[in-house]
Amino acid sequence: MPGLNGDQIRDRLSRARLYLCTDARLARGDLAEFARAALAGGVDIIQLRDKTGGAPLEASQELAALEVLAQACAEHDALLSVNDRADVALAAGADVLHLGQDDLPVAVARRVLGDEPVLGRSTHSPEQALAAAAEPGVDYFCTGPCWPTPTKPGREAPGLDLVRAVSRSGTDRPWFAIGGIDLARVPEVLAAGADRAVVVRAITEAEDPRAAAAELRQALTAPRSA
Ligand SMILES: Cc1ncc(COP(=O)(O)OP(=O)(O)O)c(N)n1
Ligand SMILES: Cc1nc(C(=O)O)sc1CCOP(=O)(O)O
Ligand SMILES: [Mg+2]
Repeated sequence: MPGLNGDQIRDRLSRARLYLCTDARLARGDLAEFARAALAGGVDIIQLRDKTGGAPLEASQELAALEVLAQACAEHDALLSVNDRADVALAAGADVLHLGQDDLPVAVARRVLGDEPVLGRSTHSPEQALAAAAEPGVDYFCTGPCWPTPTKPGREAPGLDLVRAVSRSGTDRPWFAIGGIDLARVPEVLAAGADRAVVVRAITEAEDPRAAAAELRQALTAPRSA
């Protein structure tokens, strides 16, 4: 199955609203079913982010999980994202590599991946966000955590002030709010100026992942009152 080219990936990124990070669901053994449900509900980008075992997944497990996600993404015209590892992103033919402040430098990741996959950056302060908005080779960035979250323990939350600051900056680079976001909080996130969000528990812990994704997407794309 031929992959998307860089223009096609960037076009989909520009239209993306809902980004899901999921673990490999090894204990439940339902990754394929879960991913198809979340994507059918309206997730635009799905990232394999498995930090559940206290150690990274074995490479073979990570690639196997990414194959499952790649198939589900292809069926739903969604983007496949890899966390942290440029070599794994290359091996999996991923559309997206996400890098945090302590991960590979963007220029190094670009050397491994070339120009086609998109690169994202995590940011936790206005300074980091503005730097990511201007950094060559970065296609999107995330700002957070909006609220303290058990999914990223120990990460201090800059809160919605950071979202407001990025919104005021008027950057034209796509950016997502992240951290502690659920359906009830989407209106506050939108009011702060974001129109894209990344979630983990709001879908991974939902009884009905398809419904959870559909509600989040609808809330993120609902017309806003002036
Ligand atoms: C889409 C997205 N946004 C933020 C993160 C967090 O990245 P990072 O700060 O490197 O932390 P880890 O996820 O690697 O623990 C992400 N993974 N994806
Ligand atoms: C993986 C991650 N990165 C963050 C950041 O601020 O960069 S917050 C976060 C966890 C988000 O999980 P949940 O939706 O369950 O709160
Ligand atoms: Mg990281």
